[in-house]
Amino acid sequence: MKIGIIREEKNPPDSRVTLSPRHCIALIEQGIDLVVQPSAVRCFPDADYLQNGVPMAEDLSDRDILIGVKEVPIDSLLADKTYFFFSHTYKSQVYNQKLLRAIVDKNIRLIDYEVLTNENNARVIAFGKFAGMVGAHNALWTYGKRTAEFELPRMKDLFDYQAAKEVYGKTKFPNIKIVLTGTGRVAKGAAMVLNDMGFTKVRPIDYVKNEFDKPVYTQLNSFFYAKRKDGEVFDEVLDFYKNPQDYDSDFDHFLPMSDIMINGIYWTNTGPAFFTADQMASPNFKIKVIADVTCDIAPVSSIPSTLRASTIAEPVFGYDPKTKSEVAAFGTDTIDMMTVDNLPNELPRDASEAFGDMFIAHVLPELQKENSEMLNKATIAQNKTLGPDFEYLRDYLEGK
Ligand SMILES: NC(=O)c1ccc[n+]([C@@H]2O[C@H](COP(=O)([O-])OP(=O)(O)OC[C@H]3O[C@@H](n4cnc5c(N)ncnc54)[C@H](O)[C@@H]3O)[C@@H](O)[C@H]2O)c1
Repeated sequence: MKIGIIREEKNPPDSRVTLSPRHCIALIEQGIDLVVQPSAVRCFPDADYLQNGVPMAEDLSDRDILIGVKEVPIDSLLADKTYFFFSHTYKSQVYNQKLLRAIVDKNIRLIDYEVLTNENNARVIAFGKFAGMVGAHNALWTYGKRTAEFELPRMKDLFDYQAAKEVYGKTKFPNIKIVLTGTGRVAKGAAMVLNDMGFTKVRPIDYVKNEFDKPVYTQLNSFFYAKRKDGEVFDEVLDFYKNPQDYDSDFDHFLPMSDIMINGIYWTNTGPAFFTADQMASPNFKIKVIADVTCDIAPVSSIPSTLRASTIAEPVFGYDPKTKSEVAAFGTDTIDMMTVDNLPNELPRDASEAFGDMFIAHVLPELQKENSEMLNKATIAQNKTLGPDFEYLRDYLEGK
């Protein structure tokens, strides 16, 4: 097995990598044949690999397995190889149809991290925690810039999360109230950052009823933001996940006292939005900053003002609830929207270290097997056709 770590070539550039120098050293010590392609944008400079004896090569044509993070440009795809990356094809994403076509035509085996799951159907490689961490940081960065009550550096400009924690220790956050939605990876990452910032977590009921003389947040699971349309008691979360169309939003309790909302749920297209655009224009709506990590784009979205995804370079846009349209960021009567859709890339060192740990723990042992059920289930393309579990992409592949 000859492994190649490829350079990220997608634009805007992603500085994450699947295996850090630390991981490469460990694998080479185990006798694994591994080569890294040089990169000018990777968060670990080439020198960090070379100084540790990790071989680098521009030409990876002698490798069997090529490992990257984001989509590989079609012209860079090497025929007859096995590739691992986030291809963003399994939901028939229009913008990557040609990429999947090229993968099939070039006889590539494509294994996509997003569909790599264990026997309990849980994903084995995911970046949600880092998206939540950066999402929470950016929410506070936005609030600080808007109010000038405190200042934070951008996460992307800090060396790593440890450096961010040092900044939090020196920052005095005002007595604001934050509502965080979700209980999964994103929400856990966001909660961790809020805790490190010194926010106190309070129960939803206390958050709604009480005033606090310190910064607080509350974290909502679906029971707190949704209710059954038929008026029956909502007591079965799996029913909500399966039949979201039978539920309405129950989020309005949190509108009059929240300064910031951080959205970290997974949202299905038929689920209720938290609030309507009309509600956002009402005097009852006090939220000033929305960090929508979930980031589904309106009108098919859980937040009606997520008009578009923003970028790491320009992370915030303003939303005027009166005109329901985009305006300049950091205004006084408008709402600031932080809708970056590649948040983990602002924390590339930490995200890459975690990525490599997950890859080595869960994927490498599968690669060493003769025939891996996990890898077979995540194979989107192979032998010039679709993988058995991805036949549903046939029309998409054929461009129909
Ligand atoms: N903006 C970014 O850069 C970025 C990066 C990573 C993930 N995301 C997005 O964040 C969202 C959450 O990701 P995650 O990794 O935390 O997911 P997760 O599966 O770990 O957690 C999702 C949570 O959403 C809630 N939920 C509500 N309805 C649900 C349903 N029908 N099915 C499952 N969960 C439901 C639950 O609280 C659950 O714990 C996803 O939409 C993901 O695409 C965004």
